[in-house]
Amino acid sequence: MASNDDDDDGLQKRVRCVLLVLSGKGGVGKSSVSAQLALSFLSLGKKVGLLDADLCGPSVPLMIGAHGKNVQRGPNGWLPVRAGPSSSLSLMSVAFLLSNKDDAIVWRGPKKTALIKQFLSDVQWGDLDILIVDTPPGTSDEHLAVLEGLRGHPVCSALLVTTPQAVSVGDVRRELTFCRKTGTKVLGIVENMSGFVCPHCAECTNIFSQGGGESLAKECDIRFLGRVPLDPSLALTLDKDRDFSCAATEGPAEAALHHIAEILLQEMNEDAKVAQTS
Ligand SMILES: Nc1ncnc2c1ncn2[C@@H]1O[C@H](COP(=O)(O)OP(=O)(O)OP(=O)(O)O)[C@@H](O)[C@H]1O
Ligand code: SF4
Repeated sequence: MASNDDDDDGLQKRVRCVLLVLSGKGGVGKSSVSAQLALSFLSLGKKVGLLDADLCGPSVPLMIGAHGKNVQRGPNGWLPVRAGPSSSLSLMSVAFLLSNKDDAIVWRGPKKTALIKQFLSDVQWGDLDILIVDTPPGTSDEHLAVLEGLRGHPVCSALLVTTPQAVSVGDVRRELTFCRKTGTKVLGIVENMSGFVCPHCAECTNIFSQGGGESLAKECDIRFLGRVPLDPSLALTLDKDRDFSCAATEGPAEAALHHIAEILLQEMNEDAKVAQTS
């Protein structure tokens, strides 16, 4: 495999901050949060990359309107697929390597590990302010491969996503232990699908218990970044191949995630400044 002309430390030098998106359980909206945060960072004027490291369930391309695209090879490695508004997002996913997009990935750990490392070493990410990595649920070989591929990156932090009903101290503690053992800073926890926003009157009804994410954050001594409501307009937008050519109104879930993106950006900027001076 051709190596990247950015040298082995290309990512360390050319990507200012890395944000890992983690969750203890599947289906809590980790990919949705990753995709929406990427779009919010872009709208805040940042250069953004998004790596879909969920090899067995690559859902990000559909959410970003890049379903069916194939990756191109440049002289020095893979070129990320350009997606999102004005093709401003650099995106990489195993889905872009499959000839049949419905193929199932049934690979053992070493093959998955090798591909993840390749995504970090052989993709020409270029200069980025933020690389978001959407990881599979739990803590697996893929997570270790991501961290090995990013080893020594000065600003690599994580965000935990949970839902009110999936809130389990055990799950989140496992994620936190993983982050602590690997020296990954945790920026905070997001409670997704927190209350249902009525599409008729915009009233928010708490279907499940509320506040679990916040009390969990307190208990685990991490920052609570906010609640994102269960918003049918977001689900409709994410679950079809998204079209950025028509103007869309921002729903309540998108607005909540945009606010979270602003907080994260501030945190990562501060960490990047500290890393520069140390
Ligand atoms: N705030 C929300 N409001 C409405 N629908 C949402 C919201 N967040 C996520 N969804 C929907 O929930 C479903 C699961 O979301 P998503 O694929 O992001 O979860 P995930 O945690 O990445 O799952 P997995 O880890 O199993 O791949 C999707 O259909 C998505 O559109
Ligand atoms: S919240 Fe109000 S408008 Fe919405 S479905 Fe319920 S009763 Fe109807």
